[in-house]
Amino acid sequence: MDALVPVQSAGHRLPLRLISPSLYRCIGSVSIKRSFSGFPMDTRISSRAPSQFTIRAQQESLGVASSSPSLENELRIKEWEVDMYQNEVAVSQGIRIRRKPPSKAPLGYTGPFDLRLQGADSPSNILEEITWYKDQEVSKMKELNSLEALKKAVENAPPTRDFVGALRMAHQRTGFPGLIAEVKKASPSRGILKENFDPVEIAQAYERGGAACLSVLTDQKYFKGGFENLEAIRSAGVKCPLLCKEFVVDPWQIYYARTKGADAVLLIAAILTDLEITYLLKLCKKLGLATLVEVHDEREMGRVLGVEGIELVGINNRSLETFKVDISNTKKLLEGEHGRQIREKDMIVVGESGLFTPDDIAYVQAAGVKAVLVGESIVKQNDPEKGIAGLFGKNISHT
Ligand SMILES: O=C(O)c1ccccc1NCC(=O)[C@H](O)[C@H](O)COP(=O)(O)O
Repeated sequence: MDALVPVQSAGHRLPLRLISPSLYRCIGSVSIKRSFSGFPMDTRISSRAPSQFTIRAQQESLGVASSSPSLENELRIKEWEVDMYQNEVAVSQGIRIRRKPPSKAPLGYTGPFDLRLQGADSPSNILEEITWYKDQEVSKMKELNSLEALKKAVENAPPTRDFVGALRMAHQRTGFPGLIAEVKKASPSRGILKENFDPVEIAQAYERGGAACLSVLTDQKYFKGGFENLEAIRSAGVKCPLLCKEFVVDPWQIYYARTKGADAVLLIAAILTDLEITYLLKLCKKLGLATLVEVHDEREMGRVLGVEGIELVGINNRSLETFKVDISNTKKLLEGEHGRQIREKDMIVVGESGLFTPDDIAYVQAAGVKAVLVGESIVKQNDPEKGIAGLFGKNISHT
């Protein structure tokens, strides 16, 4: 019989981990039962034959043992092992982005990971760099905004708006793909896109121009965005549903986005395992948020088609590893079996990045998209409202 022992006591926390049941078995003594929050209040250690670690954790939870350096080290080892196993799951799913910089095994670790190569300890591309930074940033933000406080705020938050419905309606109304217009000041590939950047003014212009929804960059370091932009646009009375364009690596971010006025969030398949996507989708549904699950290649498309409940799939034409933009990526990923499954499931496909002209829009529409996500080509215009008409070759506003 498994012994279940809470591990979150005396300040010790196993960070949130989303790992598969087979991984639980494989790791031997760690199993993680997620509460509604997705956080480790319910994290439990189970052990067939309780180890020193579980015994101490049990003692500690009962208040019969104070935290000792060796207990702390054992926890560190467990945490490190979970990271290592999580990496292995990601690699087995073809995910090349490592979620954290490789780290040496804690002192005293003896086990199968000892001999494995961990790779370079500097990020191998921009997406990996952003992901590593995000992990640290989120840890700090969590200290300022507890999950408990966020949950309370979510209870009192106004209802979300129907992101997917708005895209379907725009598609029916205009005959063009529904537009998700991006409020973005800068990007790693293009640098500053707009010097005098007023997010609310841009959002209002997009809405007048006929955008169905807006995408708001909330990443500060790499895109010069912020959650304050999301909040400001929402408070200014813009009616278009809002996508929180973030690099989500932790469920805490979903709660945070919800409290800041998001109606939808982005999940990037290149950095999340299948189980993480499944879990985050469920969490979003619970909080009334839509999800845009983004893929870049055939493998990622195959993975997300295996996940239940996805309504919106984004195909990014920009390689987030090399920055190369090629809109034929959308066409390629919608051909053959994947395209057939998408039509069968009635999913909305969003063509993302590198769309500048009416020909580009016609090209991705012919490939099968019912929505497009556009940033650079419209945000750079002096008048983003006119920019939308230029992009479609026609005025698509409601009037
Ligand atoms: O745009 C980048 O440089 C970038 C780098 C690393 C990760 C993500 C990145 N961009 C996010 C996007 O995918 C775009 O903002 C979005 O699809 C709009 O693209 P565009 O119309 O080309 O501005």
